[in-house]
Amino acid sequence: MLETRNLTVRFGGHVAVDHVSCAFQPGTLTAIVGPNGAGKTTYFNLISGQLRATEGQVLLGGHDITAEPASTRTHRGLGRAFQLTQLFPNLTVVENVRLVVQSRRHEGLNLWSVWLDRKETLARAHELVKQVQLGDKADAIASSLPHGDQRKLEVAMLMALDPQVFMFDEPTAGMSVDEVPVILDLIRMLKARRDATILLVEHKMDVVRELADRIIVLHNGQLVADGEPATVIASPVVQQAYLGMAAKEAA
Ligand SMILES: Nc1ncnc2c1ncn2[C@@H]1O[C@H](COP(=O)(O)OP(=O)(O)OP(=O)(O)O)[C@@H](O)[C@H]1O
Repeated sequence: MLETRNLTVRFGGHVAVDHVSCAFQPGTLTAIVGPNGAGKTTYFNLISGQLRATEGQVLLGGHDITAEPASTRTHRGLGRAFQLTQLFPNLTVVENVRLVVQSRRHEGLNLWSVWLDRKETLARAHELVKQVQLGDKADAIASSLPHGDQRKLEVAMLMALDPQVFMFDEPTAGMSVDEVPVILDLIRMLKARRDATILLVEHKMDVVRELADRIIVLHNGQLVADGEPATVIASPVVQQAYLGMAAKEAA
């Protein structure tokens, strides 16, 4: 289980995340919503270790990971979708995924096992590339992919990490309407397949409504609502803080 306790970060006098206490259960997809500047990405950064908390704790499986760097957290099973900047732009799609599979397996120094492992990791990488529907682009150079395909590649790399916790920060941002369903299908597949904890920051309320088991709402860095989607969406605090505006946009 992933948990934050009184998690807080201040930038000068500004409290971007303000004493957020929340536990995320395996087998649950939690959507994190809130207006622009509410602190959603900052909360993600504190959980994944890109940012250090001013106060409070992050716990994963009972371990206090607050002081650990992002790489250690990843090793413990906290997987955040890769950002475009983390791709190797000059490598092919399948090579990018293979590198993640390989890093996850901690290759030994025995050359024979390394060779065998290379074959296996390559096969696994191809499997993942097919799952995200990039099979026909496996040998394309990552930087040459259109934006939507790069996002699919990010998801394949996240799946290659095989984490306990999947963190998606606006996975459909910048995607064309016909590309969105592919990413949603992948997230649905992750939900159905195993006991994963999934955290999703998403502005599109139709996506949130469809995928989320639970919604938490951040506003001015504070957790202002938490519960089942229908209840949270209907709550006055949410309507006022955010969703009224989003609903108008969606209409
Ligand atoms: N490194 C930083 N230094 C100073 N202020 C920051 C820093 N990172 C975030 N902030 C501020 O913290 C607040 C929360 O920002 P954050 O990006 O987390 O919001 P968000 O809810 O993800 O917004 P959006 O939906 O627009 O992405 C904002 O006021 C932002 O300007």
